[in-house]
This record gives sequence, structure tokens and C-alpha cells, in this order.
Amino acid sequence: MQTLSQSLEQSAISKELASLLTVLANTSKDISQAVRRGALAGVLGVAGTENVQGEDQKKLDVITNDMLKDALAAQGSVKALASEEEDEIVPLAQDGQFLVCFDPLDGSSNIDINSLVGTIFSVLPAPSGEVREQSFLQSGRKQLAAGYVLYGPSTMLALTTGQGVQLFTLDPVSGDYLLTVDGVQISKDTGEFAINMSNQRFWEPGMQAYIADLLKGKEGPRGKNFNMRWIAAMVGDVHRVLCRGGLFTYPTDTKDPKKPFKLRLMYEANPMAFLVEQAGGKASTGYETILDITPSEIHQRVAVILGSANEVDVCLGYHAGA
Ligand SMILES: O=P(O)(O)OC[C@H]1O[C@](O)(COP(=O)(O)O)[C@@H](O)[C@@H]1O
Ligand SMILES: [Mg+2]
Ligand SMILES: [Mg+2]
Repeated sequence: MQTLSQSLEQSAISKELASLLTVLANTSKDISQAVRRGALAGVLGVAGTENVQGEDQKKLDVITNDMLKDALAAQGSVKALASEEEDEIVPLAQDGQFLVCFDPLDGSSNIDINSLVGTIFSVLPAPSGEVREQSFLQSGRKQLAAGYVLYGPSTMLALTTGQGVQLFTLDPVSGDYLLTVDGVQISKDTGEFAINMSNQRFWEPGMQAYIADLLKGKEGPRGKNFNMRWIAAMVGDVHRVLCRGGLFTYPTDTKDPKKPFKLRLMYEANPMAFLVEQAGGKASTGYETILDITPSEIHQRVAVILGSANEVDVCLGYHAGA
């Protein structure tokens, strides 16, 4: 089986980008160790701080953020980073070629119940000149690479550099990421959806109507039964979609009028949308293609509907008709 470094060597990307992706992958091995040791490493529980978005930080949010920050600072080709756990952008190497956005630990509410968590990352080209928040505000189409690491029963890396999606599995014996699926393809049709149903009364009419019709199953307008899954970690839900298709959504809601969307564009929606499109799926907010959004700020939130292309189209039809 091909190792990650062999695969990166053979791909059309620059040596510098390959080296950056190697550093991200190597750091994820250390994160995987920390996650795996859990209570033994004293990493569970809250940190007693809040991030810029007013969310309680878990110890692991802070630890994994520092691990990635230190590794990227030492790597030398990253001009600046933006993280869910950093209020502002963090300038690094002045002449670096890349900007990196990441969610160091996705699915924070799963940490203390020993359930799925992951790391999501996105690499953008760094514009010349002094780095500032504006430098990051490029559409997702500009991403040079994106991926996630899922710390599950096995640790898996999903990666795209714009030439399809590869899945690597961390071999605990050799310590290498080994290529286990090349050219991931999301099935066009599906009978599975993922949404936090407890927010149902807060959704827009289009999403209400779409989910209501899925729930009617065989007897309803869709003429078939649908199954539902919700992992509460986008990495876990998107991984399932890459593996066996499905529709994943965290739609617009009015639960908190100040916060109509949950997922963050730059380090959740964009990297996942890049992976999903590269695997033949679709990713939209309901009204526009995620990768075409021009971001207005690094911590911007968006609605997300992604997965099997035909099913996403059906869902978008309900939005258009609403
Ligand atoms: O708890 P909810 O409302 O179901 O939200 C779950 C969603 O929130 C997230 O956990 C947000 O990510 P963080 O854990 O990085 O804040 C997503 O991964 C997941 O899809
Ligand atoms: Mg997250
Ligand atoms: Mg997070």
C-alpha cells in the first residue's frame, strides 16, 4: 500500500505544499495519540475559557490548537493561520506561500463521551504583502488543498489537492498513513440524511417541507424510505457521506436570531465542500454554492447542505419553491 509521502511525491503539487501537508498529517498523529489516551492523558473536560464565538473551550480544543499552531510555525512556509480557537489571524513566516485555516477539534461535544472527533483543514495561497484578515477572504475555489482527520476506531485522513479525494488510514504499527481508498466517489442517489432534528421548528419552510417529505417514506412523494444518522461531529457525518453517500445539512434556523447558521465557512464548510465536490457530490447553502462564496470574515458562519448530488438537488428544489 502506498504511504502518504509516496502519494504526495507522485502528485502534481509543489514540494512546498507536500511538505506542509506532511506536517499537518504528522501533527494529526500526535493529536490522535492524545485523543486515544483521553482521560489517561488528562485531556478531557473544559478549559474554563471561551473562544471568540462565545463557545466554551474544551481542554482538547486548546491543546490541539496549540499543537497545530506550533507545528505550522516551525514549518516555515505558512504566512498566517486562522483557527476556530484563535480570535484573530496568527501571522507566522513573513515570506510564507500559504495560509492555513483549521478547526483543530471538530465535534467538541463528543470528547467527553469518547465519541467521534476530528480535525479539519484548508490551505489557501498567500497573497503578497503584509498579511491581514483580508488576505484570507478568498472563495473556497481558491483552496490548494483541504482535508480532515477522523479520530475514530481507526484514524483516517481524507485529502484533496484538486485531483480527486484520497482516504488514508493510520497504521498504528508503522506509524504511516497508508492509502486505503483512491478516487472516492459519492453515490449520486441516497436513502440517508443527517440533520439535528431537535431544531425542526426553527428551520425555514423549504427545509421543513423537504424533511417532512423524507419522513413520509414509501407512502410519501419520494416513494421510498429514508434512514437518519447524526454524529454531532461534521467530520463523522461527512466521512459517512464520502463512504456510502447521503445528505448532510446544518441549515439556517431561527433558534438564536443572532446566529442563523452554525458551521463556519473558512474551516468547516469550505474544506468539506472541496472534498465533496472532488468526490462528485454537491455543497450549497440552499441558495448558493459554498465554494463560490466570497467570505466577509474569518469566523463567518453559513448554512450547509452537502452530499449525494441528486439528493442535494432535490433539497435545493424545495428552497427554490419556498
Ligand atoms: O450539537 P449540534 O447542534 O447538533 O451541532 C453539531 C455540529 O456542531 C459541530 O460540532 C461544530 O464544530 P465544533 O465542535 O468544532 O464547534 C459540528 O461538527 C457538528 O455538525
Ligand atoms: Mg467544528
Ligand atoms: Mg472545533
